[in-house]
Amino acid sequence: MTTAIAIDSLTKKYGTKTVVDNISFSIQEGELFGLLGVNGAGKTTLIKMLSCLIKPTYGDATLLGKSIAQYPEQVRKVIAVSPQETAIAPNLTVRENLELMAGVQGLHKADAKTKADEMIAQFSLQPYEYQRSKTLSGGWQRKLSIAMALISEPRILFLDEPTLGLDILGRRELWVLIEKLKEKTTIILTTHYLEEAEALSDRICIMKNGQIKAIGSAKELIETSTTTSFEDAFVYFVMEGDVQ
Ligand SMILES: Nc1ncnc2c1ncn2[C@@H]1O[C@H](COP(=O)(O)OP(=O)(O)OP(=O)(O)O)[C@@H](O)[C@H]1O
Repeated sequence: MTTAIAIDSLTKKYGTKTVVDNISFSIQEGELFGLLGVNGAGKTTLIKMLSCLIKPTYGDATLLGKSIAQYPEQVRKVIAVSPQETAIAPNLTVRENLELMAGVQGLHKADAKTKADEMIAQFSLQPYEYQRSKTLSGGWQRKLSIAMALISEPRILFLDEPTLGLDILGRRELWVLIEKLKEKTTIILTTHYLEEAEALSDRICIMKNGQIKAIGSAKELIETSTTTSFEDAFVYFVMEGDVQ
């Protein structure tokens, strides 16, 4: 297996506060890696460093062999981020949003149209193709947002809370879609829905106060914590060391 992401002593400080604290681990190509933690654990800060939005204070990470500290431009070429807040233009139609994004990626008009056709088919967006994006339901907006992130054919995709606020049916639909992206794309998924991390992730990292509390498959984390459910395992790891 090839390493997609190798993180080495990555640290972020804001003033005297250490928000990501000397983290090291690797993610394999084709892996779906879940990042969990309570609010303020440092997940978003870690994702922002890996996607070259902010610089580390210390340490480094290589994405497909490229250092985020030395070659952020090259790293940006192989990744895409589907942020919590959707990146869609509300007054444009679904097709216009896709074609606009393809244009931003440097595709000419005809290629942009072909790419939009491809994404519309892949994400079953045909019924909404000519509908203004702001009139779509939350679930369809999320799908469009992920489709837009995939236009650049990233080898690494960061999905930040992809199903936030969706009902269970909308969430399940997105799970099926995310499952299909696995293998071809390495995915780093942050979520607060434990059942989502458990259902989708090959491995899960639980963070707290900027540090890693546990890494492993959901099954391994349940076994290590000698609990019987993933929720109990999560609680065990985030409470570990706290005075009860
Ligand atoms: N620009 C900043 N300046 C100062 N502190 C910051 C900054 N950005 C984040 N922090 C702090 O870093 C800590 C980690 O924040 P981060 O957003 O990475 O956590 P998170 O795990 O993503 O939380 P959530 O689940 O709530 O999104 C928090 O205490 C936050 O207040």
